[in-house]
Amino acid sequence: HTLAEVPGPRMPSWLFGHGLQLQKAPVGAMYNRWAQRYGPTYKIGGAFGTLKLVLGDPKGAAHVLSSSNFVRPAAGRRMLVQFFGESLFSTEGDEHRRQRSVLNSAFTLASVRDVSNVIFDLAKNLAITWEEELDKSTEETGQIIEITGPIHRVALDAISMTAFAYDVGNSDHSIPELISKISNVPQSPVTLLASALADVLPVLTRLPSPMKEWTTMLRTELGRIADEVWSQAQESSGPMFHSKLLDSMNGAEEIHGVEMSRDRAIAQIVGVLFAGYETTANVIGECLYELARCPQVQEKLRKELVQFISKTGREPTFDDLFIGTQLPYLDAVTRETLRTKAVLMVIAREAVEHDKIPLLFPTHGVGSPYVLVNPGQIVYIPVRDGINVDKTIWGPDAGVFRPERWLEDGALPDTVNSIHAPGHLMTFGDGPKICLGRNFAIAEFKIVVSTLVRHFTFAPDRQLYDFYRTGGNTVKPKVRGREHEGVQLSLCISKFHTDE
Ligand code: HEM
Repeated sequence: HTLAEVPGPRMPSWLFGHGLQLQKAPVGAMYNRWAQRYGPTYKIGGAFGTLKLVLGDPKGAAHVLSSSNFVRPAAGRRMLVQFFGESLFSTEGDEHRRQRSVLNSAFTLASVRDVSNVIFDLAKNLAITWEEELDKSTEETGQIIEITGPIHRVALDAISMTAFAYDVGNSDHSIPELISKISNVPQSPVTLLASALADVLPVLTRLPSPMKEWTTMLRTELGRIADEVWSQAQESSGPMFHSKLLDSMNGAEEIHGVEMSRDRAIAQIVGVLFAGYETTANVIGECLYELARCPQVQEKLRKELVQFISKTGREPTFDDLFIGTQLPYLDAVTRETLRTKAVLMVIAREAVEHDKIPLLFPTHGVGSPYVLVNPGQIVYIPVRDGINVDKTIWGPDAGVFRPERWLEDGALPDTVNSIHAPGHLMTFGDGPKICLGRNFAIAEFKIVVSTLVRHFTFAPDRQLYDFYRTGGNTVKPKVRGREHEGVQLSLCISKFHTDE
């Protein structure tokens, strides 16, 4: 019941394993197909003949994510240090716990509620901008608008203004250009080869390459914003100072006993900026795309929102959106989007010591209820094309975007309870490293989606889109046949009038 007895696809290459295929394939083309063939637990090839355990088993995943015997892989941590510097993402054990406690107070539900007015304003401003654009248009059936740029912008403003009390819009950074540079991670053949081998030969990530330039750019540009944020925080102490996160980082040494040097603080800010805007922006973009393709879901959602406003005579507040049961369909659309459009393909871990990972579904072949792993074994927990959409867990329509499954009695099979993560969604991970910003992400998602769906109708444009795992491991859209143009997603948008 060691890895040798676990089934898996044939190795395409000793040198690259499945690394190249995984980087090039669009979403929906690899992990889910492998799972159908080999079951949820199988092995694939890493670089230089190494093996990776893919653990799409919910019990096994809960074991790995809750255990201190599994850490973020050393190669990934080195890359993250290159990205952000030494931050929450690259620490483990007690140091991770201490650093997390410093940042945590800014991301509780109460803290997110306190700053939510900023996100409401940003969503309204985006709606006004699009309305003005549509007023100028001569098209009667709506106008094609590229949505990734504006939504990334809202998300970057939301995290920087709320978490750091910092308005990027009023700084002298060229934000649209920066956003496009960050989204478009280089995909040259050299970069693909280097990334496929980086686990075993990390030095490759330090050699001059388009990827190296990209990471340096990321650190420099986001680092510059972070630097300004931290400098302002040092100057503006006292009652005028509103960022809980910076307050907490400023007091880290006295309150939490965590050393927070300037470099460390800047690394945390860069990390939160990066983790906090791209992820949420992509999931909002994918939701609008799905609503455009499912007009009946879109209409049902809009009807719920419009009826709420006519019944109460007011727009939904944070509590209506986030806590109450006032808008159940919005909640179902949110859960279904987070389930089917998770922006992370996999969560990776590395075993420190020997371990016996228990399984809910015995391995195909020998039928073992557990897998033994050696120290150093890399484990991938597949999220987007794995646990979140596995038919043995969610039923035969697992891959279908159907928000009703969250509302109908008995629509969720009992096996769903075997996913330990909150809400049975692996989208934000689980255990001590579960996403720090999940309350924030869900709030932003609901505020932006509910505002836009109330003001506009969305229809597909005529392009075919594929979604790729690119940069920071997140999933992003490209037009089929025009992949070289980079990340983009256009929808045909028209104004919605309440009397329609
Ligand atoms: C839909 C949006 C988001 C998704 C899907 C997402 C997903 C995740 C996942 C899966 C992890 C765990 C990684 C692991 O276990 O190795 C994580 C960690 C993290 N996320 Fe998010 N995230 C989102 C939004 C955000 C936001 C808005 C913020 C900040 C405001 C944020 C900050 C973080 C941080 C700091 C960590 C590291 C936690 C730690 O190491 O303790 N994320 N995220």
